[in-house]
Amino acid sequence: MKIKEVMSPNPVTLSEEDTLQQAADTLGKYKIDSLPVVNKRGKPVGIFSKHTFLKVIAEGKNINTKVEEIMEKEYSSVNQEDNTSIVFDRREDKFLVVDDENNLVGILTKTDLLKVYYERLKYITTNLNAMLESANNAIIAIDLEYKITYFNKSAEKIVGKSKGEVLGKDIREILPQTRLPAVVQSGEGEIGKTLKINDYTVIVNRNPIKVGDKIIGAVSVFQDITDYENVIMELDKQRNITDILNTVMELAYDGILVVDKKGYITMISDAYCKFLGVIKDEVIGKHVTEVIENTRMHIVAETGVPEVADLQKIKGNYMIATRIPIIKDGESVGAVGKVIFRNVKELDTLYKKVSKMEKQLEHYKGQLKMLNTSKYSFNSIIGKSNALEEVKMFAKKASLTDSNVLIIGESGTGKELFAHAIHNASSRSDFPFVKVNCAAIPNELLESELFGYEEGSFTGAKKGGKIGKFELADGGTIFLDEIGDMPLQMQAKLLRVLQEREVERIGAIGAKKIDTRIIAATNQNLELMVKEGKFRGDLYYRLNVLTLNIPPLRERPEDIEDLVVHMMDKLSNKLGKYVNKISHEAMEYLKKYHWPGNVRELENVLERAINLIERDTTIQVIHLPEKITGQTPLRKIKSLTEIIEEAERQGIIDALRICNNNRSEAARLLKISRSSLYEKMGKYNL
Ligand SMILES: Nc1ncnc2c1ncn2[C@@H]1O[C@H](COP(=O)(O)OP(=O)(O)OP(=O)(O)O)[C@@H](O)[C@H]1O
Repeated sequence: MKIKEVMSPNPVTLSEEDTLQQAADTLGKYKIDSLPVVNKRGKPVGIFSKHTFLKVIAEGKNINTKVEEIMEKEYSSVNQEDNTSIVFDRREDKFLVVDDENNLVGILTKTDLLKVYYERLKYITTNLNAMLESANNAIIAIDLEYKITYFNKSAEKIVGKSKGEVLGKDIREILPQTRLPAVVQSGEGEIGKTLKINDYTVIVNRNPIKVGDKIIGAVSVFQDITDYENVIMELDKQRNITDILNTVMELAYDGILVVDKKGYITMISDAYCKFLGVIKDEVIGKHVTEVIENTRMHIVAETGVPEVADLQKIKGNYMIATRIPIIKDGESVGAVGKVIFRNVKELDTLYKKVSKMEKQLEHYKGQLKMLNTSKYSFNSIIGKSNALEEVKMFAKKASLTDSNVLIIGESGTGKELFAHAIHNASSRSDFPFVKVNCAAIPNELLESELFGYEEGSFTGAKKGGKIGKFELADGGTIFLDEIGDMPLQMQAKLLRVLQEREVERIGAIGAKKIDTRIIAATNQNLELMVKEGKFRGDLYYRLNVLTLNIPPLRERPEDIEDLVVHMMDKLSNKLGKYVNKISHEAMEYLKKYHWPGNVRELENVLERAINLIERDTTIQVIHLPEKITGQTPLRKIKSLTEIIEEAERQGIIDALRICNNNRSEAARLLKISRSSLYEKMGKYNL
């Protein structure tokens, strides 16, 4: 600080020409003890004090005496440009301040100076305090007795105690782990130690507080690095993830590539580099189009639209490339690409396998559909007899309703044919037609066949359970053939389905609504069965809403001719043999026969006849069975080997039958060894 900054400028002065009277007046006026005396040029020449005045007056000096005669000529002066510190090295209290030309410019007293210093100190202390208080770092100071003398706001936060609680207390009580007392003792600072205080991690710097060489205490400054530590941990985690990602990239069997939004390569797997024949460090940062031919990675990164399993030609080979955009906050920020460039052959084999399986699946789906669709329409029902026409008419009407239908007729009359035709003409024709032969399914399996079961509902139940025929026919028609053979217990369950219109799989928790039309058929007299208690009356009445009685063939011989023509055509196709005529005589025999097996029997007779015909295209009487003509029929000529084998087969069957399937016994009867019997049984599928 310069003297001119703290001096009192423009001081009141006395001139050396002034009288004692004038000097006394000035001293009195300004109530000042002493005044500087200047010459005519304004340069200081001495000091005139009240004390000197009183002394000379007491000695009897004239009041008009000039000041210059009695002033003190010795005075202290300082230059206004000097530093104030020079004043403290001098004994005097008051100084005349001069400029470089020795003109008097001010007065400086030590009291003035102290006042200024005090003010300055106050200002600095206040500022310092404010600074220390607002510092992010915690600051704690102690004195020689380890008592806390300073404790700022951040210290309050980290230590968890208020200033009021800790000031004046021994620091060891507040922070037992502190090393500040050791610093006071040794006078040596400790820098950069990490400490855990409460939930904070801090770096501590400890320093002794010295005045000159004397230690008067110690201060420690804690820098809170909890956030940094968390950030570092986070960074560590990120680094770990990056390391893992890099390792995965290196291990990846296929080519993996990452580009930024503009299509510049940011990552690439070693395997891909090797395949492309490039060096990783050289391609990272390059635009993908410069490194990989036919690439679309930059487009995917730009548009954000993924491309899966695209074919890409690289180095003359087709690769399978998948490109996925990296989306962040809803925007594409780059793309990851994967190229399968090895084992494309393997993939090809796999592809062929899958497509073969797909074809098979399609085939079986078709088969399943065919199995569950109706094959015949009313046009397939041949015959113009009144009896048949009447039933057909009734059946057509029935097809327009959703009511249950019961078809009654002898075996082979065409009951199933009618069921198909009704379904086909109904509004359900686009849905399945499912046939269940109640006589052909063992009783214990019938329930699961009709209603299905849930997985695990019984030992041996298939994984995933099984759908029942009713569910399979949902929307369509279920044809319950041979309904008369349904066990009573099942009849009760069927009745419930008819009433509730819902089915419950075995082992299921709830029932499922179904919309299935029921057509049942039988060649038995259900009415009689009801009377005998073999068929439930309530079920019979439910099924018997619409009844179709198919007349036996013997009651409509006029249909035989049409049926024969139709069947010759059908069978010729089936057997691959062209037979399109029948002799008049043969036809007459057919018309006269009583056909206990109905149309099915007629079909069988014709099939047998066509099989017997060698060269001709006409069925003759000799081609018909004895039961129809009463004549010994023609037998098909077979090779001798065939005849011997047939005889051998029949012989084995007879022997096994006689011996109740006891193989050793049968072998003995046949006079062959047991092993030879087994061999022949294998040969003839016995
Ligand atoms: N009117 C007909 N026109 C053409 N083919 C017929 C006719 N009636 C029956 N058939 C044929 O006769 C055979 C037996 O018919 P279907 O199976 O429908 O008889 P069914 O009464 O259901 O016999 P079952 O009672 O033994 O089950 C089938 O091949 C069928 O195509």
